[in-house]
Amino acid sequence: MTPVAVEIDGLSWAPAGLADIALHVPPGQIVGLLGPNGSGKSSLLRCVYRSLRPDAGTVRIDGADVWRTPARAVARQVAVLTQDAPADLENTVEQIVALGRVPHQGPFGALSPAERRLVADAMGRCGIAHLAHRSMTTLSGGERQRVQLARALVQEPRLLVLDEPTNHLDLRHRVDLLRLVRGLGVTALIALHDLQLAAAACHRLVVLDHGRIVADGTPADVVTVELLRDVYHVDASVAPGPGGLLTIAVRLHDRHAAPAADSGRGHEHASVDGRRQAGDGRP
Ligand SMILES: Nc1ncnc2c1ncn2[C@@H]1O[C@H](COP(=O)(O)OP(=O)(O)OP(=O)(O)O)[C@@H](O)[C@H]1O
Repeated sequence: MTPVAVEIDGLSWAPAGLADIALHVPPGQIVGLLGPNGSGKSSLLRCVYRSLRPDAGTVRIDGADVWRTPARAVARQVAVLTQDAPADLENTVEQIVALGRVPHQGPFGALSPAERRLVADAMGRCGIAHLAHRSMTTLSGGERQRVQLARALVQEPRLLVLDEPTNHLDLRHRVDLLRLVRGLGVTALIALHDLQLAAAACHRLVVLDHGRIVADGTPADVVTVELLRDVYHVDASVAPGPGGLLTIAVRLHDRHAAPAADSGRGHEHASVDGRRQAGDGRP
C-alpha cells in the first residue's frame, strides 16, 4: 500500500468554527490530531474523508480534490474508523470485515480466494478471529472497535483516518492498535484524547482549539506545560522519558478532597504504560 500525501488548504466550516485550516501531510506520516472537546477534530476529519463538504477550501489526496473525486474512488484510498462502531448490525464479524472489500468490487462481486485470505489475516492481526461468526450485536465496545479496524485493513487503504479509535480499548489493545497502524506504512490522521499515547505513536501532533490550529510539530515540541495550561486549562508538568516518551503529571485542585495522609497526594502521574504513581511531592 503506497501512502498518499494529504493537503488541506484554506478549509473552513462554520458550524465547528473551522477557519482557514492549512495542513500538509507527506506520504507515510502519522499525524495525531489533538484538542479539547468540540475543538473541531471530527469535523476536520469528516472533511478529509469526504463525509462533510467544507464551506471553503480544499482537501487533496495525492493532488486530487476529494470533492471532485467520486465517493467510491475516495473509498478505495481512504479507510475510516469512527468513534462509535454501530452496535445494531445483525451481521457477523466476518461479514462486517469483508465489507472492507466493497469499494474494490463490482456490483455483485464475491470475494476471491485472495480477498478471503485478506479478511482472515486482518481478523487475526486485530485479535478477533475467534469472534468471526459472532453477531456484532453481541460484542463489547472494544471488540467492535477492533472489528472496524480489521474492516479498514481489508480495504487496503493508502490513508487511514481514525477518529478516537482507542476510546473503548483497554491499554494493551490501545498500544496494539497504534503499533499496528505504525507498521502499515500508510499515511494516518488520528484524533486522540490521550496525549501521552499520541506522543508515543505519532510522528507529528497538530492541536485544534476553537476550530483553529494552535500547535503543530513534534510531540516534544507540542505537548508542553503551556499547551496544557492555555488549551486544556490544566495545571500540569511534562517530563521527557526514555525512548522519546512523555510523562504528564496533572495537578488536581480539589478543595473538597478528603485530607490526604500522604502530603505528596494531589499530584498524580499517569505514564504511558498505564501505571499510576503517587505524587512526587513537587509544588
Ligand atoms: N452537523 C453539525 N451541526 C452543527 N454543529 C456541529 C455539527 N457537527 C459538529 N458541530 C459542532 O462543531 C463543534 C466541533 O465538533 P467536533 O465533533 O468536530 O469536535 P471534536 O473536537 O471532534 O470534539 P470531541 O473531542 O468532543 O469529539 C462542536 O461544537 C459541535 O457541536
